[in-house]
This record gives sequence, C-alpha cells and structure tokens, in this order.
Amino acid sequence: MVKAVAVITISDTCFKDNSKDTSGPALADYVRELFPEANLHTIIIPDEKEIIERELKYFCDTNLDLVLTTGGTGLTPRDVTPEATKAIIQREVPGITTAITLASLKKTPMAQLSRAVAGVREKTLIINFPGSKKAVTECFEVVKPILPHAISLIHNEVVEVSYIHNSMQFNHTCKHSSNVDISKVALRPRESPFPMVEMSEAWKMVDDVMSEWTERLEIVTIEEGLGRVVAQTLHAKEPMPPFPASVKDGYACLSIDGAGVRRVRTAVTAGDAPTAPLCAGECARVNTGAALPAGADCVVQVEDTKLVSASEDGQTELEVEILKAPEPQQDVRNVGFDIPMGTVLVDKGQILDSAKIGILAGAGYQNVTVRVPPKVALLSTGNELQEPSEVKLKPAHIRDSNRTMLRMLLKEHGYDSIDCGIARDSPPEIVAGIAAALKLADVLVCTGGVSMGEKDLLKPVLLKDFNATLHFGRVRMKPGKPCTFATCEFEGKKKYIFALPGNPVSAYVCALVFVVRALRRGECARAAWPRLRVRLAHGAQLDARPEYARAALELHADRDMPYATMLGSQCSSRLLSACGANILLELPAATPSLQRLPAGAIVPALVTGRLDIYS
Ligand SMILES: Nc1nc2c(c(=O)[nH]1)N[C@H]1C(S)=C(S)[C@@H](COP(=O)(O)OP(=O)(O)OC[C@H]3O[C@@H](n4cnc5c(N)ncnc54)[C@H](O)[C@@H]3O)O[C@H]1N2
Ligand code: MOO
Ligand SMILES: [Mg+2]
Repeated sequence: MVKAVAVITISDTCFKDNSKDTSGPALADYVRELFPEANLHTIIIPDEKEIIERELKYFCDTNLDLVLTTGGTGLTPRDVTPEATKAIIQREVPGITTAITLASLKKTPMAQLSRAVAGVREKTLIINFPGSKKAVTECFEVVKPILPHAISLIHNEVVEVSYIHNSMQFNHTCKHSSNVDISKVALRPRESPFPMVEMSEAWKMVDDVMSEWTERLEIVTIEEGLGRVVAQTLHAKEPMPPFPASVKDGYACLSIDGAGVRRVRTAVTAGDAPTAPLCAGECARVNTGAALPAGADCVVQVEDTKLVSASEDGQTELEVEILKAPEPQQDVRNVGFDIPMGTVLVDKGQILDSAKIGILAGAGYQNVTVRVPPKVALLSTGNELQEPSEVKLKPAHIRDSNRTMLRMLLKEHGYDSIDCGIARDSPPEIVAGIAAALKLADVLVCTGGVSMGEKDLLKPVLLKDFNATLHFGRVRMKPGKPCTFATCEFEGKKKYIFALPGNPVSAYVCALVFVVRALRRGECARAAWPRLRVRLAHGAQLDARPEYARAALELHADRDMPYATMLGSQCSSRLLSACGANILLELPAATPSLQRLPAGAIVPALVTGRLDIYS
C-alpha cells in the first residue's frame, strides 16, 4: 500500500510567489486520484542544488513511497534538479525517463531538451517531471500504470511474501545447503556448551546490542501515530485559547466597577467575535468558551447576578445586578492559559497517546514524524508441526500454535510481523527458513530446536551457516532456559535473532521479557515493563531457577496491596497458564533455606498485560 507521497515544486519563481505554481497542484491532484489513501506532502523550493538534495533526502529518510518533482529539468544554468537527484539516488531507473521522453516526443520535439532522472533511494522512488502543467499532465499519464507495481517491488514485501506463501508454501526446501553435520548423533555433546547466563546479564547483552539499532523515520498522520514513538519535538504554533475566553456562563464585566447594577450592552456566545470594547458600568452576557469583549477583565457567573430590567418581550436583559464584587481575571482563561505559544506539545522520544494526538489536532498538526520499528519475521521449526488450519492431525503431530500466539502477542504490543511459516528439523530447511526470514526482516523470532536433542539444530545452523555471534544460548530462567540471542550479517545488513524454546509458554515468556523489550528498546530506548510489588494470594513452590509465573492481578478495596493469583499449573507446555495473565511474577530461585513462599508474601511482578483483564 502506498502510504506517503511528496510533490516538490522546484522553481525560483514559484518559491518567491507560490501562486505562480500550477504544475505542483496539478501533480498533487493526480497523486490524490491515484493514491487516495496516501498522505500527501507538497512543498515549493528554489532551484538550489543543496536545498533540493536536502529535501529529497529528508523525504527518503522518512520512508516516503514516492517523491515527484516538477521543474528544473531543462537547460538553463539554474536547472539543477537532475544533478541533485542523481547525487542522492542509489539506483537509477532509466526506463521511466525513456518512456516519458518517447511519449513526449510524439507531442513536441522540445522533449529532447529534458534531462529528467528517475531513481530509488532506500525505499523511495523519485521521478523528475518538467515544470509546466501540460508537461506534468502528459508525463504522469505515462508513469501512472507502473507506479503501484514499482513501489511494491521497491518495498519487496508483496512480492517476497507472496513468493514464500505461493511457491514455497511454507516449505523451506529450496536448494540450500548446510555446514551442519548431523550424521554423528551418538557423539553429540552430552552437556550444553553454552554457559548459563543470569537474567540481568542477558538483558544487558540484548540492550547493548539493540542500542546500535539505527533509527529510521517516517511521516504519518497524527492518527496513524497512535502508540508510535515521535522523532521530532513539536511546539504550539499558537496559544490556546487564542483569545481571552469565559470559563462560565454569565456576564463579562470590568472588575473595577465592583458590585452593583450594570447595563447589558451585548451578548457573546461561543464562536461570536466580540465587537466594540465594554465601557465602565457595562457588561456583556457571555457563554462558557465565548471570547471576552475588549475592556472586560472578569466574568461573573449567572448564579451571582439578579435581573434588574428586561426588554418588554423578555428576550434581552437590559440591566443586571452583580451581587458580589468580582476579582480581576475571575473566571477568565487568558490567551495561552492552557497552552502558551511555543509550549512543547510532544517531545522527541515520547509515545503518542490519545491526549497527545488530541493536542496535536487542536494545534493544527496533521502529520508527525515517527520512528520506524524494526521489521520482525516469525518462523516455527519442528517436524511435528502442522499448519493450524489443518483439520486432521497426522500421527504424533501437533498444530503450530507458537507462530499465531507470537504474531498476536507482538500485535498486542504494537508490532507487526511477517509470517515465514514452518521449517522442518533439517539443516538445509532451517537455513532456507532463516534466509527467507532475514531477507524480509531485521529481527527474526523463531521457536523450537534450541535445546539438547539431536533435532535441536538452530544453534549449530546459526553458528555454522550464518556465521552468527551467539550472545547467549542459555539463561537461568524458568521457563525459557535454552533461549538464544544471536546476531549475524546477512546480505550486508546486521540481523537480530531471538531463537526461543519451542515449548509454548517458554516462547510466550521469552517473547515478552526479551523480544518485546528489545523492540521497545530499539524503538525508543525505553525498558518495556513496569514493575509492581504484589502479594501472593496463595503459597508458591520455588524452582532451582528464578521463575516467571503467569498470574492475574486483583485489586481489593479492603486490602493494602494488589493480590496475584497464579493461573494453574506452570508447566512450560501449558499455554492455558498464560490465558488472562496480566503480570509475570518474578519468583526467586529456591535456596536451601527457602523452598516455598507463603500466601501473603510480597514479590515483584512485571506488568505485561492490560490491568483490566481478569482471568
Ligand atoms: N536433555 C534436555 N532436554 C531438554 C532440556 C535440557 O536442558 N536438557 N531443556 C528443556 C527445556 S527447559 C525446554 S524449554 C525445551 C526446549 O525445547 P526446544 O527449544 O528444543 O524445542 P523443541 O524441542 O522443538 O520443542 C519443545 C516442545 O515444544 C513443542 N513445540 C515446538 N514448536 C511448537 C509450536 N510452534 N507450536 C506448539 N508447540 C511447539 C514441541 O512439540 C515440544 O513438545 O527442551 C527441554 N528439553
Ligand atoms: O525452560 Mo523450559 O522453557 O522450562 O520449559
Ligand atoms: Mg528440543
């Protein structure tokens, strides 16, 4: 889908007098017609190579799908659009400009004089058009049929994903080979070669690695920005309220007049612009939110007044009595009372919520630059797995629940993911699955095959076939002991791999405490989960490893602290223990003197779910 497009008019004349720009608005109209859903940005800039390059780069770096320029493609000394475009694109697409020239030559030999360029920078297609409305109209007609497809190709997703879905059908059997030798099962290690790291060390390793994540930005509408991390500081461009406004329904007065009878000179309801200033002894009937007339410095609520005289038909008050002498500024919201001009409305790094978006809407902001989270791919591994959609189970098989659970878990926390299917437990298939996933994503989350069995091949494949660095391969935690975090270079880019244990609860817990946490860290350098101290509603047996027990939080009006109830058997295959969980209790490891915590014991808990969900 085409999400954002920019139309840049490049012309000294139009820059000085925007009303002279006819080709920019025409091009903008064509774009709106072709991509009605897209967010459209239009700017006018002078024929300055540096400025053109800077603006083109800005739009590419903010992940726009398409940038169309109009102007500056000819032969006069100031025409530098093609030079600026060439300087910033990474790949040229000469076919587009050839097609435009061929079509234009049929209309005018002058087409020979155009030096327009088309090319791609990162994920953005840039096309130069000439500077007249007529030329823009003709040229757009030429490129219109290929634009959506070209953009999909640049984005890689549609084509790649459908390739996996249609031709590979989740069957990662294509011609990949592996360096992993599986012939000597009997000689496999009897002890894990991976040191068992503590949780704190594991978090530190993930944090250190993810802090290298390079920031990518995109411009979205403020509404699309919900839950996203803002990459720019936005200030109030005007004060709120922009005029002195009444806080009450009553009468705007001069406080200096004190109590007593006033002539009601006018009435101002919300939305009316007041006219002449009030004079001494006068007042104006006002509504909450109405603009105060000049001269008035206070409002007296209607409850503190008495009618003295009215017009014969009873429609207007002529005089009212102010019963209590008002204070200056009483019940007035002065200019900028709520938001002074220049106030920081949202700051770089903050997450947009409903109130912030409301404030941006009120301040006239329509778009906002946000950070782009890493792309995540999901891959399941296991010979025993069938697609969840398969009705009949084969002998000794189960349906794959991890991929669906993880996709939903990531979605719950604001992250999309790409489904890369199931890879069988053979090195070439795992290589194929991982390679397909790494082509599409920055972060791979796979499950299964990380423990001690002869079919647990993830770690050797990562090491031997992807030359990966395994930052850790075992963590002292329950569930999730064999959880693995690795990085590797793939097609020139650094990739981050979370190889989670196959047990459904282990995958669930590790996804929360490592993957979602890391994505948050990468996106906004913030740790994911708030910690609470909670009381156990019942006793809890402790394990040799620190345990993340899935529990539901209960708040009782008559109790001092929230209570936590564990959700049944905490076996790592039993995903029912995570259903309705909104906290992960951080139970300490057992010691010789402490094997069990009694009911009422206080333990820390990570708040990982919505507090309004109860089991
Ligand atoms: N000798 C040892 N055996 C095991 C150890 C150990 O230290 N020594 N660790 C155990 C722990 S702890 C865990 S956790 C598991 C981790 O297993 P793997 O990551 O190797 O995963 P698999 O063997 O592939 O599968 C384990 C389990 O999970 C089921 N599974 C796998 N994928 C899915 C899926 N996509 N959807 C639903 N269920 C899935 C699979 O059928 C197995 O039952 O190893 C212990 N063993
Ligand atoms: O650590 Mo495993 O995840 O207990 O089952
Ligand atoms: Mg295993």
